[in-house]
Amino acid sequence: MDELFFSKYEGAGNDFIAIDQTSSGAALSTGQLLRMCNRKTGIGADGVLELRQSHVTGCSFRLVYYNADGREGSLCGNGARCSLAFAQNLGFIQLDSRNQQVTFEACDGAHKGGVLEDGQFFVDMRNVAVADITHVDKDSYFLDNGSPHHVTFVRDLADADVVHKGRELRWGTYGETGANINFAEAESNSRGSRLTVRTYERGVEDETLACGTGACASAIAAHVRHQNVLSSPRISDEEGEFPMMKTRVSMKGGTLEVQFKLENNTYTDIRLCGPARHVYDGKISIANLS
Ligand SMILES: N[C@H](CCC[C@H](N)C(=O)O)C(=O)O
Repeated sequence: MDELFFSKYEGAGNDFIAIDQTSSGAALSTGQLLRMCNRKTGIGADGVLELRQSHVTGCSFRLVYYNADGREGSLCGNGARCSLAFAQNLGFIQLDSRNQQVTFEACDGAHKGGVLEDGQFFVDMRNVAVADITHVDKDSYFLDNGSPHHVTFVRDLADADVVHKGRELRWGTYGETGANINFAEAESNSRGSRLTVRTYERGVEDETLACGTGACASAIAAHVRHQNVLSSPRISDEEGEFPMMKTRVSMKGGTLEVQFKLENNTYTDIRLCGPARHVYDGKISIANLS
């Protein structure tokens, strides 16, 4: 294989190289993936989305995600949303008014995802038990929603030194395994609250313009913090009805929406919605990557 066809996608500024592995048969090395993601000598991206055939019954495709360092990453929320747009363009799935969602496979199991009436793509996340959320310090929380996320609440987010502080926490607190480090600022007014979040991504080892699982983790951490969830458990009463929460998360590259419920001390029905855009198609010479 000398040449590799790829597509470029972005979701709120989180950008990806998408490869149809079913037709290319590509088995790219860590070095080749890293060089493809380099913004000066390659194509440039935060990560690579590889679409493969799934062997799980009911799953339309399998998404394998690599970070910009060329290593396989954990769940990428924006990448998952973009993989749906890619799968739709390839004809792997048909999302239309009759069929608005599909099931696909990612590193943490099967996920539902689809397209909304306004053209935004959504992906559903696995549940997060309150008992699995750690209160790291006064202003910080840790949770794993398919990817490991540290969320620190700050004031004056615009002035935060996300790269240096993020790198320090990622390596200093979380070591070799690491975590994604989110800095969040909550703004409340009479119409509700919204979050602004900036994320240092593990595997990119830099701030990215948006992070989907980071937006979900931050929305949940904000709820935990403002509703005192860790000290006052929520158990269903006879009625058993829990409201659906919606949080708008502004990131540098765009706005994402996170929906969830808190039901019997578990965050359920977590849905990440936002734009997923096809930017261009291209062909890269593999020989020059090695
Ligand atoms: N940008 C991604 C997060 C990727 C997680 C990755 N950085 C890792 O820790 O392996 C998202 O939209 O959720």
